[in-house]
Amino acid sequence: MADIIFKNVSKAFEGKQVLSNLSFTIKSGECFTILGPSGCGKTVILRLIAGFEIPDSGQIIIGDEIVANPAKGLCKAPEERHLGVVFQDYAVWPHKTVKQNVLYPLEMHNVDKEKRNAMVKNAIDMVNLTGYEDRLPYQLSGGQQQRVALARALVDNTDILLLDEPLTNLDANLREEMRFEIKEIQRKTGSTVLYVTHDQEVALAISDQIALMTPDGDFAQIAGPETVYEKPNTLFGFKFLGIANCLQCIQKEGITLLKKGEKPFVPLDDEHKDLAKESSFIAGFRPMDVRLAREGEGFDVKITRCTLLGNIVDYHIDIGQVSFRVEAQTEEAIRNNLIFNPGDDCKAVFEEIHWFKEDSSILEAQK
Ligand SMILES: Nc1ncnc2c1ncn2[C@@H]1O[C@H](COP(=O)(O)OP(=O)(O)OP(=O)(O)O)[C@@H](O)[C@H]1O
Repeated sequence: MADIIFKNVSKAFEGKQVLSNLSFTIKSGECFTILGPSGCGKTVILRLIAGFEIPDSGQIIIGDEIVANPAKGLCKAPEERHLGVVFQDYAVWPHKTVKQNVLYPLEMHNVDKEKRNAMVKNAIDMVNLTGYEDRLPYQLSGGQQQRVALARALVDNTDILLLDEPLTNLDANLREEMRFEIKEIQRKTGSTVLYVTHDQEVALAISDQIALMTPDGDFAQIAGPETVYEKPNTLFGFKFLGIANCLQCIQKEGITLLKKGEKPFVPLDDEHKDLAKESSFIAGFRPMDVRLAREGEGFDVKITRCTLLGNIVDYHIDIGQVSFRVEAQTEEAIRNNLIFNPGDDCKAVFEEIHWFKEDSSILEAQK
């Protein structure tokens, strides 16, 4: 078992800096996900760990071995790092059967012929493909082909699996199923998993730790999934992790107002009172964090659109001159006589607000 340590690593391509002095540690046995927008450098990190790229500076350590240290001219070849790697396009050999595909790394590494059969059987069993050994890839579904790629990555008894968007080419149902399977394989093998994705749902479902990357190749936050979702430390992170309402606010004479129209809004909490000094700041909330009522406490709002989406009702709502979205549970809303129609006036109670400083560069990058 082995920690992976990325220490002050920098990497540029053709003069364009992709990673600058980046550091993080993946603990042995955990599923560590690098989550971020397209082009932020996720795959470059994975390729550096795998040994397909050489860092410009810094060190990469796997277990107790330094595998890359350009200052000393050291860079171990991928096959010396004993890692299993699965890429997005799963790339199983089309002319080889399941068994032959999984056997391939053992042949490459000259593993003892007597041990090979048992290792292949074990890996195929691990990904639930027993009985499919003699099929060719075209006789398998996308999810099954992806499992062949996983078995091939696992067969050499590797402790570490590097997975780069392995579910992207699968349909929504298969993606969901494979998430559980990857988690299950990790539990069974005790492997350390580095998972690279731009899909926040997959990241939240499978990770022990999520490293959320900004578009410019830095980390916004490294924490457990609950923390990254519930306590985002940047506006970028809040927006990246799900549907996000973001209302611009100002503070005037001790009162928090919506910037557009200057209507009073939920007061800034004590923890964020420093934001009052900013010329404007952001109130962020999820559609589920607003409760609608016919009367009583809350702000006066108007329903502008109502869409029934099965178990959820999706509302578009105006508060003064600005709009936001609310999601209500359909059954609960019907039970409590709280289904509204476009044009209805009602009350909105904001149950959880995340306050953020405005960050124009990040807002710009999100457009
Ligand atoms: N071999 C290369 N030569 C030149 N530029 C590269 C090379 N590899 C990566 N880059 C650049 O590095 C940046 C980060 O690429 P990377 O593939 O890591 O992004 P990513 O976060 O994995 O994106 P995606 O989610 O779209 O796969 C991009 O601007 C990319 O064009």
